[in-house]
Amino acid sequence: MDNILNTLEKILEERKSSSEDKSYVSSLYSKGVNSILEKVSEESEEVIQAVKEEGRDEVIHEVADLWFHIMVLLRHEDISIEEIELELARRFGVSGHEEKASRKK
Ligand SMILES: N=c1c2ncn([C@@H]3O[C@H](COP(=O)(O)OP(=O)(O)OP(=O)(O)O)[C@@H](O)[C@H]3O)c2ncn1[C@@H]1O[C@H](COP(=O)(O)O)[C@@H](O)[C@H]1O
Repeated sequence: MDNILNTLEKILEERKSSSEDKSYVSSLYSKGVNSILEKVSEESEEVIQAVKEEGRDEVIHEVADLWFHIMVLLRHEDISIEEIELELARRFGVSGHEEKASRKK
């Protein structure tokens, strides 16, 4: 079964070709990459503020907003979640035991 991020990724891809007037994602795509980047920046600020001044629930809420807008940005740029996962996996490989083992050689 797909996880929630993969399901959301599919919906975000579908929104590229949908003409749903009420779709927030479609309207964001049509405004262009600068508007998406503005939302990412805004949501990042809200995460920082939530950690510094608000409670745990608010942090969860704001991080969900940030992840969502990052997902919209990735779809806009035709970058898949899988590509990010592969990059993280690659780092996990080099920064974990393998790196320590290679240093010993
Ligand atoms: N996960 C989300 C999601 N998270 C946040 N948002 C929207 O992101 C917008 C901006 O969030 P803000 O924190 O700025 O909140 P705000 O102050 O109320 O909004 P603004 O006045 O700043 O626009 C809000 O309108 C939220 O509704 C989302 N909109 C959609 N989704 C998912 O995307 C799918 C497609 O959405 P539509 O394209 O709208 O059908 C949906 O099925 C959902 O699963």
